[in-house]
Amino acid sequence: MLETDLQPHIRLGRNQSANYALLPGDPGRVKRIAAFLDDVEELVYNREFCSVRGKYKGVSVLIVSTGIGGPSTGIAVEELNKTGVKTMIRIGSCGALQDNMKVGDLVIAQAAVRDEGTSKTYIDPCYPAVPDPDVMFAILKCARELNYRHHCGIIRSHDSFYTDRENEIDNYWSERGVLAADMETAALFVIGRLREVRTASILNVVTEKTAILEQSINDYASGERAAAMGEEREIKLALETFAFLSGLELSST
Ligand SMILES: O=P(O)(O)O[C@H]1O[C@H](CO)[C@@H](O)[C@H]1O
Ligand SMILES: O=c1cc[nH]c(=O)[nH]1
Repeated sequence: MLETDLQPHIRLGRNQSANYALLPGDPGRVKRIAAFLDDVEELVYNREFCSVRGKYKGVSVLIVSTGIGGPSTGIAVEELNKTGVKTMIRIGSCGALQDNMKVGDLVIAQAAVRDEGTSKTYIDPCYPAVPDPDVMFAILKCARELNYRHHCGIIRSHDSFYTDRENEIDNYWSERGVLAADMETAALFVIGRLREVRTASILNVVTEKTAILEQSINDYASGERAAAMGEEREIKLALETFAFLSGLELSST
């Protein structure tokens, strides 16, 4: 491979790519996802972008961590698109904004409130942050078949964690029916749409609405059971979705 084929941040070229990619935020999640795959190849670990490739039910899948927030997610989406990835599903964690949501529940994002900066550098804030409908409906179908507890609706992507207004902001969006908060989905959806990449986002609830945020995220990082189960479920759900979509594509050719 020519050096110039390499993308500057993810450090991958076309010959290391795949049609489908899973995008966790945390590089530490990459190995845990790889445990679900066959023929695993460890590719590169540069900055926050840790990448592995493997096969799920015969379908080649790339896993690349995006790091925290919109800027590094935008870089990952742009560079992965240049290597030839055409479908990307985020496998993230989130904070619940509704009382009926428990740690380990899954959230399938139907749209994202663009309360972050990255997507605004691309296009007017009126432009919607939405997933690809075929990928989102495939995720919903697989979630029902797997009998995983899940919620589908609007989420909010944000840029801050520790401002003095976090509770007030969360309450504002909660009262308007927003399900959960993360930091990457809006950038993924907007940039994906603009670049004609199919995207979707599955989030694992790691903190309940009334919980203490720092404590819950510490519990998740320490491997707390319900949050770890939610993570395993979101991985399995995304991989089953890729297998389903790949089957559809093969049958239509
Ligand atoms: O677990 P990941 O995928 O990183 O997602 C969530 O966790 C981080 C904050 O703890 C943010 O990146 C947020 O979006
Ligand atoms: O409350 C939370 C928890 C995880 N990730 C977020 O972005 N917010």
